[in-house]
Amino acid sequence: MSDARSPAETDDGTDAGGATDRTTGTDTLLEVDGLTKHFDQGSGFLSGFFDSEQVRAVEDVSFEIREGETLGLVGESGCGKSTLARTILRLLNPTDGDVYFKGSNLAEMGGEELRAQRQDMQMIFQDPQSSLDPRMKVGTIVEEPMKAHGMLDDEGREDRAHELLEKVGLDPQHYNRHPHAFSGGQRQRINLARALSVNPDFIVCDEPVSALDVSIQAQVLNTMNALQEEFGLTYLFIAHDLSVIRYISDRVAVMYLGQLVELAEKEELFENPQHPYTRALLSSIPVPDPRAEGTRGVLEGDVPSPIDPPSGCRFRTRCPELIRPPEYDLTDPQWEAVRAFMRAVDRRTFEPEGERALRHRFFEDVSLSGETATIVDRAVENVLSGDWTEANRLLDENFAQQSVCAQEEPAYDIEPEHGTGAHFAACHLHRE
Ligand SMILES: Nc1ncnc2c1ncn2[C@@H]1O[C@H](COP(=O)(O)OP(=O)(O)OP(=O)(O)O)[C@@H](O)[C@H]1O
Repeated sequence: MSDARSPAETDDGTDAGGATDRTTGTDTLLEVDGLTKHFDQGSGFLSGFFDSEQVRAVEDVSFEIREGETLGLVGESGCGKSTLARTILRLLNPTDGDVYFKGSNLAEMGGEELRAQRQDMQMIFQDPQSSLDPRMKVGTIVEEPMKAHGMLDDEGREDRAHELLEKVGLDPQHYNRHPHAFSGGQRQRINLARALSVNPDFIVCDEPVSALDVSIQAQVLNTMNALQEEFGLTYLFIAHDLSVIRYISDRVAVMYLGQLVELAEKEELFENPQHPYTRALLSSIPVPDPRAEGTRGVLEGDVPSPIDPPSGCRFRTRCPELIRPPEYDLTDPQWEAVRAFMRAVDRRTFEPEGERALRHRFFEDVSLSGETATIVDRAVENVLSGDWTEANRLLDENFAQQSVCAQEEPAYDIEPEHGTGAHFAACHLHRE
């Protein structure tokens, strides 16, 4: 979905009002504190004899969700959004950290207590097809969670299922149909009715509209907004599509390689992004104004492995704004040139066609001296002799590793330009 065709505009005329218009409570419903989830990844038959590798899918994540708000969670595929959501709900056991829901620590709850608490916390998933049992009738699907939590008698559950089908925009007469008779959007509405059946306060929505057509997305999002208002729901809404996030969220959290890199109120995040990763993500939305082109960073390179994430700021290996190491006395243009060379060597994005061409390509406008020149000269020699690995190691060790970005984990509170809410950015550009 492009920004130009936001859900508000593509809807069939029944705009339920964007999240901005909603009055949001200020009480905390959920508090996530230092939440961490690592997965063991066995490496072959010897894994039983050695410590297996750990996939560090979620690392030290902290934030709050207020009653009645929608917190959007965005980030590239594989950055840990689903793992974070499942760990919050204790569908996965956390490796470390706490999750307070209405003041009680879910991370410490066991068996029956957790099961009872789950009634208040529901989840809907991306693929409405696979999350609905094709053999069950819609009515039974909606009634199932009520049954599991011992809510109402048979008649009461049936009445409630009819009522909820209507609330989510389906025909209550469809109570006896099977899921295959419904479209993708309708199936997601069945999921909504099922989640709502146990009267939850909190719903985690994991990419709930990603599999739907744009026009259908808009309608489902509008229904979700209307249901939120009617039932006083709080949403954690996961999506990789920024225009969906922009439409539905009150505040937005941006995740990269298992960590939160930025969190702010929606307008502040979209109008005043302070993390280079957020800026790069935003630049991937088509911009109607061509003058805006080139003013934001472009996302280059692959996401590193969560088995061995970069030290300090995890985004630093792709960051166009890596901070210069203090021990080198470099001007902005000099550091810019060295940084561009480092990134190109790391990604092997050029053909080494001789020293002259290489220097012309990266260092035409700057002359280097002292230790910087010595290191760069050695790296150039290595590239020309085909030893990219050694060139990369030299540059990484002497420049990247010496940057504050590699040495300290960033976490800064910033004065917002829009609104009064807190603005968190995990980027050392904001250090004093
Ligand atoms: N059970 C598991 N065992 C090992 N690694 C896992 C497991 N589940 C997830 N991971 C890894 O954890 C990381 C985070 O995955 P996760 O599915 O949470 O990301 P995501 O942001 O939700 O991605 P997507 O949008 O593609 O669903 C990935 O590297 C993934 O491969």
